[in-house]
Amino acid sequence: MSVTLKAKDANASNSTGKTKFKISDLDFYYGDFHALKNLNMDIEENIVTAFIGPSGCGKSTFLKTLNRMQDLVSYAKVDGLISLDGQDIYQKNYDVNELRKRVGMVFQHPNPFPKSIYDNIAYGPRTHGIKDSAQLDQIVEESLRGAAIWDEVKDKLHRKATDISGGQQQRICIARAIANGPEVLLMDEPTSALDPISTNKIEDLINELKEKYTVVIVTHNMQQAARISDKTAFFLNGEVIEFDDTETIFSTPKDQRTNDYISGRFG
Ligand SMILES: Nc1ncnc2c1ncn2[C@@H]1O[C@H](COP(=O)(O)OP(=O)(O)OP(=O)(O)O)[C@@H](O)[C@H]1O
Repeated sequence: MSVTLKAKDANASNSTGKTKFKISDLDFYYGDFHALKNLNMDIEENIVTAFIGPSGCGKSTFLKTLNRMQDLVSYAKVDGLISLDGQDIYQKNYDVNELRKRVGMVFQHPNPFPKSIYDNIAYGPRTHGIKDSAQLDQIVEESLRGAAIWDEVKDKLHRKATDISGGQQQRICIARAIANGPEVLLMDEPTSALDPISTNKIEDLINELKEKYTVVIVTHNMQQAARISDKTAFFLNGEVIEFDDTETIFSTPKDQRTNDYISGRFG
């Protein structure tokens, strides 16, 4: 397979140059299985960072360490340091609910609650104590606008969120994440279950989202990584083999293994 990739225009980046997440000497274990090996990475604010690599190389595991989703896995163990705006997110007494509010997540398969579109978006703000209906109305509208789906659903806010198309459901899930006022959006293959038109819409949206949010995305689609990300990390067997500007990764990678992967020689 030969892949022609056009990396995005580097000037389109609105990087502040500030580090949002700093990852130092990170190891991650599922029981005895060493899933992430000595990862070091700075994830910059307000850009899109993509994780690519063959199946099972640790991309999702790493993504989930960034908002402590793995806390739910009893036999998982994390060593090393992950700091968000300079604060160790694994330190004792770190408020995990606050972390998940700041670091939202969108999954591979759209997973709206079996509730109305309105209630899906208002859910987070309500659980964080917002009760005023005018304020909730405003958050719902702003979040749906932020996820580029307001015009499509404004007349059916009380319809079940599961009764709309998959692409629309995924944008509802993005709006639901936005409603919590996050600083970072983690996206785990957010378009892999979607048709090309919906995928296009989500990609355009991601380009807009980075104006306000730091976006980290796992994708199997290398063209997608090249189109939408500013930086790309290539993972293999739990290690980061290469992490650089997306343009460099796809045009002049330094490691032969990265070159082999992006040119379709394995994975
Ligand atoms: N809950 C778990 N318990 C035990 N092992 C797991 C668990 N989740 C993932 N793994 C293993 O950890 C390794 C990394 O998995 P991970 O899902 O992070 O890879 P990935 O690169 O995201 O893969 P894919 O692209 O297929 O989603 C794999 O070998 C996987 O089988």
